[in-house]
Amino acid sequence: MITIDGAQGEGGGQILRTALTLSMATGKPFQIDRIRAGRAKPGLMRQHLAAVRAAAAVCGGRVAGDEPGSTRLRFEPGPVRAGDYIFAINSAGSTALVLQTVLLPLALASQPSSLVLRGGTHNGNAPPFEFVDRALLPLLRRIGLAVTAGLKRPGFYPAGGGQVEVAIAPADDPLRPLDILERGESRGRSAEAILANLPFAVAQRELDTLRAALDWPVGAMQPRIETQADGPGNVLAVTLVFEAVTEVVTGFGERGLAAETIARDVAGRTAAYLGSGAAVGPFLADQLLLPMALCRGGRFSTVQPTAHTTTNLAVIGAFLDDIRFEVAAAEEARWTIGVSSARWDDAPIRTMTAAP
Ligand SMILES: Nc1ncnc2c1ncn2[C@@H]1O[C@H](COP(=O)(O)OP(=O)(O)OP(=O)(O)O)[C@@H](O)[C@H]1O
Repeated sequence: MITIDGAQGEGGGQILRTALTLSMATGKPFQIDRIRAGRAKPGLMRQHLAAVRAAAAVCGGRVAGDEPGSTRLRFEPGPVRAGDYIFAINSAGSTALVLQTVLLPLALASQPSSLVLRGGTHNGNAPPFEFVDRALLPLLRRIGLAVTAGLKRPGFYPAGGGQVEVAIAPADDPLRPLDILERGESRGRSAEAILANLPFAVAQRELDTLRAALDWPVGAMQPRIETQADGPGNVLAVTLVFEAVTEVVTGFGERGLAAETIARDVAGRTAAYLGSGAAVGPFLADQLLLPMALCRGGRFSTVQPTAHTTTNLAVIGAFLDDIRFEVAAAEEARWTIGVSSARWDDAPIRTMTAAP
């Protein structure tokens, strides 16, 4: 039984989700203690329980300790079952974080799957839909994982009510390593102020501040009004398209936070990414490690690794002892991370698939 310390490194929900994914993909059971010890309110919140339940549903797993507030959980996976799943993640829980948990085992299965995810599609501290769709999934497809996603309805915190639909086909065989040391040439840049049930002036102020800070042309900045959302919501999203990678930098509106403050923060993080010369930004870096470790590895350049990234490396190492990570500082703001394994001389991991 693998034992994971939920207090290590970042000490948040990512440790649990990474362990669930690896457990499903490898068939190895695990126990996690001190869940989310690094957070003000430790233990399982509804968001994390939703990920546990989705994982258990996908592999017929046996779970102990899956109660709200629990700080210890045991998970015994069964064989991954491709199929059609609907996951309703309480009101505004992040659909992207549940997707993150179950995506790889299903994408490595030998039968197709479809997912309907209901909840939040644009949550703070989680990947917003545009990031998943434009930044993450194209790189997974480059590895050979056949995954596409569509936003049917946006869901913002706290009203939620959004819907994302995901189609998963069997992966390419063989899978391919990911190699993105360089971004390549710029192919486009744009900014959207996404707005639901809020005054139009919010979008205008965000785009005006962003334009001034980044010195971009007016045509690259657009408001996007969402009329279908249940409640108010605002996200400022910058999309940077390069030959080898697309990055999406986002800021989330919240009550009491000025539109100008959000825009200055997004402009600052956009400039930091552009100035680093790295191909992969801080969030994409932590999210690429699992697919690379479970598929065919590779390497990428990135900004200084975050606690999420270093913690993910440690949790992956606990399940896959053949994986080698090489983390090196190439320049002050530009690092490289390499993922390799002698196992790939034989065959990549394929999850076992029973009938749906
Ligand atoms: N703006 C963003 N764009 C893309 N990805 C993001 C963004 N913000 C956060 N993420 C991703 O969301 C995940 C958040 O993990 P984290 O452990 O902080 O979340 P959590 O489950 O909500 O847990 P906790 O409540 O314990 O913090 C990470 O994979 C991170 O890369």
